[in-house]
Amino acid sequence: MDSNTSLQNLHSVLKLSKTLIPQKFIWPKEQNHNTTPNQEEHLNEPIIDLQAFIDGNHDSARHTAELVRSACLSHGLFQVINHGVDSKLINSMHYHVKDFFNLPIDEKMRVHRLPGSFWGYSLAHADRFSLNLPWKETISCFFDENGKGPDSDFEATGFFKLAFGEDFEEIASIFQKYCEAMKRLSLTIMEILGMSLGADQSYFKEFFKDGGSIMRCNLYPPCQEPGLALGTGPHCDPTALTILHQDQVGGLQVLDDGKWKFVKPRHDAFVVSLGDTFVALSNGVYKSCPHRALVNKSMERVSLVFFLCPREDKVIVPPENLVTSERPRKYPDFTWSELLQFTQKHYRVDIATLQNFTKWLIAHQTT
Ligand SMILES: C=C1C[C@]23C[C@H]1CC[C@H]2[C@]1(C)CCC[C@@](C)(C(=O)O)[C@H]1[C@@H]3C(=O)O
Ligand SMILES: O=C(O)CCC(=O)C(=O)O
Ligand SMILES: [Fe+2]
Repeated sequence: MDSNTSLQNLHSVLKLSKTLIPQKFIWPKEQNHNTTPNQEEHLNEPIIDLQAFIDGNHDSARHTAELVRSACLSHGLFQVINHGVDSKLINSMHYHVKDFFNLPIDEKMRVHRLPGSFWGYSLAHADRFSLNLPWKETISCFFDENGKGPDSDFEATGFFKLAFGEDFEEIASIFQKYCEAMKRLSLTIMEILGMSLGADQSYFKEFFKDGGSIMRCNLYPPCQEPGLALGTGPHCDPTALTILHQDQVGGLQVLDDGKWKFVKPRHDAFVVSLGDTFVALSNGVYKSCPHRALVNKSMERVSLVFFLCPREDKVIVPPENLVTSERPRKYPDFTWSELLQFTQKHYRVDIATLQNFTKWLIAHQTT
């Protein structure tokens, strides 16, 4: 069977979901995702109203920072409302992303992620992994306001031009606007994180200002065996900050107190979570959020995920107030580029990525 035929088969497995699922989509039992509705637990994360902070109200800003601090000390996730992002823009993103995933497989393959590259369309990551395949299709684009992308084909404009030919302009411009809004929102959240850690309020905002980011859209088709498969396996994002918008279907879970708990979808909210790069930047004060996505039998689910990253060559150094004699540096110096390479060439991202990256870095450091 040539590789195109096997991808077409895989596409039919995901899209038609009539057959029993192939073995490579079955995750180990200990992942324990076979929950029944009455076993479902929800996370009690803070829902943070950003209006007062955006308006510059200082007393409310302190309160906002305290809520953020308590979430980041325990499981690393909160939701934000009154975030200033136009709901029409969010709806358009969902609409156009579904439009893309509804294209025939041959058309999606025009923007297929190439071996060794991070950008493009991916079907269950079947070209990267052979076991524990995620029950999803994804598109990943690069976003950099300064226009210094790694490969211009995989910034929104290039990507959708290849995918949609003449009709690319509308979707490319919506993607661009959405990423700009996400970058603005993430820098606002960086100010709150700075305040919450007692650092200079602009330290983290400045740190990320010139970084590129990853825009990832996930489509989880319905699955005949939702208790055996996973949409996205358990992991902490290796990036710094994640801003996720999920549709009403639900499926995102966080590991809290040893239990997997659902994050309730709210159309008016963004789910914000911390990733490993921010943990290193906070010198281990804050936690990365361990999470995963379940699939279900009858409904397709879409999530829009913006990953904030530092500039690739920037060394991850915590602000001075977070390094003391009682709390010495917890992680060695590294750049985002090194961590990204580790996740693409040496290690499949999971819940222990940062710990294993640190060991790997120390073992490979040349003195
Ligand atoms: C740097 C990244 C690697 C992944 C995409 C971004 C941020 C999160 C990572 C990921 C989503 C975590 C779960 C496993 C993964 C393979 C996936 O299911 O897509 C991860 C991404 C990746 O390596 O492509
Ligand atoms: O789709 C979701 O809810 C989670 C996706 C996710 O964790 C990711 O893309 O990193
Ligand atoms: Fe994630």
